[in-house]
This record gives sequence, C-alpha cells and structure tokens, in this order.
Amino acid sequence: DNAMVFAFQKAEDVLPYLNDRCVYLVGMMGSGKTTVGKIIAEVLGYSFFDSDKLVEQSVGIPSVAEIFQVHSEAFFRDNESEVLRDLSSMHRLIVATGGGAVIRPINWSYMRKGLTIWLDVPLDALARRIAAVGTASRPLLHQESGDPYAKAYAKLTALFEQRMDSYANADARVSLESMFPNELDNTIIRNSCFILVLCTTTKAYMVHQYDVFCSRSVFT
Ligand SMILES: Nc1ncnc2c1ncn2[C@@H]1O[C@H](COP(=O)(O)OP(=O)(O)OP(=O)(O)O)[C@@H](O)[C@H]1O
Ligand SMILES: O=C(O)C1=C[C@@H](O)[C@@H](O)[C@H](O)C1
Repeated sequence: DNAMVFAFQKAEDVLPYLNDRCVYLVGMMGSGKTTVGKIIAEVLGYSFFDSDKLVEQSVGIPSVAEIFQVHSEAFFRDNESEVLRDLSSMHRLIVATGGGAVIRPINWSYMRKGLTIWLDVPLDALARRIAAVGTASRPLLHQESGDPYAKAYAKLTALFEQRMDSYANADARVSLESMFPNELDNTIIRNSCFILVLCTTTKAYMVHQYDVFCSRSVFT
C-alpha cells in the first residue's frame, strides 16, 4: 500500500548514508522493537535479528523466561552480551535488542559500531500492550496474582527509572506518544518505519542526539 511504497522510497534515499551499518533498536519491553524492526529490515533489504531469540538459540532453551528460571538473569545477560558482540562484527542488520541490553556499558561498545535508536513509548501504553498479551513471557514483570495492568505498570515504572539514562545513550530517540494498540493494523506502524529511516540520517550528519516526535498529525 501507499505507506509501504513511501517507506521503500525513503529507504533508497537513506541507504547510502547508512553505509551497511547495523541498526540497533533499544527500548522498554513492548515498545515495538520487533514489530518496527521487521518493517525497517524489509524496506532496507537488511536482515532482522531479535537478540532474545539468538540468546535462546545459543543457550538451547526455547524461552527467555525459562533461561531466567533454569539459570539466572546474570547468565542471560552474559549470553546477551556475547550475542551483541557477535552481531557487531556483521553488517546490514536490524537488531531488536532485549529491553535490558542497555544497562551494560560493554553492550554499548558493540552497538556503537552501528546506529542506535530508542523507541520511547509512555509507560501506560506499554503496560496496556503487555497486559493484553499477559506477562508469562516477560520474567521481570511476571507475578502470579493481581491486576495485570497495574502490576505491569508498577514494574515498568521501576525498571524505567533505573534505565532511562542508559536509553538516552542512543543516537536517536523516537518518541511514539500517540500510538494506541487499536491503531496497530493501520498505517502507524508503517509510518513509524519512515520516522526511523529519517533517524538514520542523524548518524550520517553526526548529529547527536536527534529527537523525533511522532504525534497523531504526522500520520494523517
Ligand atoms: N506502534 C505500536 N502501537 C501499538 N502497539 C504496538 C506498536 N508496536 C508494537 N505494538 C504491540 O505491542 C506488543 C509488543 O511489541 P513488540 O513485540 O514489537 O515489542 P518489543 O519491543 O519487541 O518487546 P520485547 O522487548 O518485550 O520483545 C505487541 O503486541 C505489538 O503488537
Ligand atoms: O527489559 C528486560 O530486562 C528484558 C526484556 C526482554 O526483551 C528480555 O530480554 C528479558 O525478558 C529481559
């Protein structure tokens, strides 16, 4: 459709500036790194990787939740760093990183070889998205009892406080303030790709840190 055609055109403009560098998407759980990352990879003709999935493959355990349970968060984090190190020697990748990948400085030394983009979504929107699918796959948010939205919101708030300075290391911040779950199937996701493609030019022009604010009006 039109949004995708537009995105492909933008990708053509931006590819020479990107110069085969990898793009790392960082942000809280549920911020859309996987959803947006797959679209960007498609329009740029890059390969998409999800670092959580690569950790699962390298450890040989099919879910992050199980890795936390069988081993520990520290074990998961060590493997996450190894995965990011390995990816950093490659080119033309879009990487959806785990929500906590930003907390280790060593990970930034790997991600800095490419372009880093922070998908910044308000915590209430994240809690709504996560409550809608349940917290079982997200070990840091999971609790047996209580209201799923309230629990997710409280945990996300605590995590964000610890991490916001780390997210701010990214080359660009895309503030996705007006994105609501019921708009998932329309052009918003596709347009977010356009916004991200725009961000890639920030690295080309060495502008640090470039903020892109998406409001409803951008999409209409
Ligand atoms: N822009 C958006 N607007 C509304 N919902 C979205 C948007 N992007 C993603 N979602 C929904 O939010 C949920 C989380 O998205 P996604 O899996 O892409 O996030 P993520 O950042 O990769 O999460 P995680 O780090 O936990 O894997 C999904 O249910 C997805 O459909
Ligand atoms: O925010 C986090 O710390 C996490 C996010 C997920 O992507 C997984 O990497 C894991 O559940 C931890």
